[in-house]
Amino acid sequence: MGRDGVLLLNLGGPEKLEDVRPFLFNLFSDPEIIRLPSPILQKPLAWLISTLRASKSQEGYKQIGGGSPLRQITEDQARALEGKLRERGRDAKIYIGMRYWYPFTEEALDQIKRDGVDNLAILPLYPQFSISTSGSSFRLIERLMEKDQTLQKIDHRVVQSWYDRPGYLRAMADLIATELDRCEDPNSAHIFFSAHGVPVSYVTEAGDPYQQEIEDCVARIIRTLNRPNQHTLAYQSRVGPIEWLQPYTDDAIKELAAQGVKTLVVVPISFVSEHIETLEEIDMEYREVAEEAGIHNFHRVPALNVHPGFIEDLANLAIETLDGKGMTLAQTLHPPDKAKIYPQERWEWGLTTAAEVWNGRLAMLGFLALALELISGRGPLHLAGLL
Ligand SMILES: C=CC1=C(C)c2cc3[nH]c(cc4nc(cc5[nH]c(cc1n2)c(C)c5CCC(=O)O)C(CCC(=O)O)=C4C)c(C)c3C=C
Ligand SMILES: [Fe+2]
Ligand SMILES: [Fe+2]
Repeated sequence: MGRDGVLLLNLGGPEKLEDVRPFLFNLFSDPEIIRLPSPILQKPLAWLISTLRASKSQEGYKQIGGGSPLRQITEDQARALEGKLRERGRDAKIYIGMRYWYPFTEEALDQIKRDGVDNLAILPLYPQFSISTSGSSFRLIERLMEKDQTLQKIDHRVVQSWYDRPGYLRAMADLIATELDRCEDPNSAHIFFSAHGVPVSYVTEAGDPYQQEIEDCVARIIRTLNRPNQHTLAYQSRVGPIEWLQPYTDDAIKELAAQGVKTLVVVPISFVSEHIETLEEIDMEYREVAEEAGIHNFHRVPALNVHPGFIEDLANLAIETLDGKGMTLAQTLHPPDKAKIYPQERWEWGLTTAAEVWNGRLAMLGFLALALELISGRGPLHLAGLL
């Protein structure tokens, strides 16, 4: 008798301040985050950037109580989902596979093997697909499966993205409506969607569908919400000196303030849990930007976390996937007509776009300058107009 399993994929976050540096090391070791011409340079550069960025990053985690809430929230979501599936008569076990911190994806797959799961739904907790998030986790699972015959035998299906599901859109619209109704004049509040950014080169050169999915997602939420409010989409959390998707959230807030907007309702859009970028970046940093620019009514829509409508929708999605809807990892990662999403030999993604500027002459000195730029947001290359 076989067993159903659902593997929830997420990014993971440091639980204590001491975890921050090794967490960052794992993140920057990922070729889907920084892709280098030679894999030999990956770890030294990851070590350099994580060491240089650790104190800035720790400052952020200190502001939200000394660690990321991501593991706790993801565990709550897993429990809620397991309960909802049981209500439907589906006895599936839920596993959590984080990409850069505990519980790691490797641990989840080991447990899946030990439990004898033979039908697996792989479900990223990112509504929209990006090569840097769901894509990175899919590639890791593919590598782990290639090395393991037991894993290869498990029947599996993957959900690539799910931002267009009616239950998710309804839950987002409900949370926004509730926050709008807390404003003094709900109709004049400006709805501000703040998506997590990615470097422009992911979209223009590597063919990441992320930007298009984000734009489509915002349009669908606005249609579902069906209110007269104006809205804006901008991108937050830029890291490093290269160009990321624009407009940047801080610039867009200042621009709206200059146009006379007095009330903002900020909606985090790329992620379903509270994390450092909602609790610190939006609630503290962008609130301050808004205040300074003259926007004194700053509201933030909470993340979905264990919103019942959202969990219900996830349960439906899990059941459909367990019942055979969707593609296998290989079909997802290597579609014949979409080879552009995963160009095997290309390395221009992400921060290494800077390498193009140097015609590929990457040296350790260049890495150091890039790392310094990464922490400071400015530096010699910027001043020389090279970046
Ligand atoms: C440097 C490149 C990065 C890309 C590209 C990127 C994409 C991306 N990230 C998320 C969601 C999260 N990111 C988180 C932490 C985090 N991400 C980066 C860098 C990139 N992210 C760094 C350096 C960090 C560490 C925090 C910091 O120093 O700023 C997290 C975890 C948050 C937590 O609470 O611990 C999430 C979640 C998305 C959705 C995304 C692209 C679509
Ligand atoms: Fe990130
Ligand atoms: Fe980030």
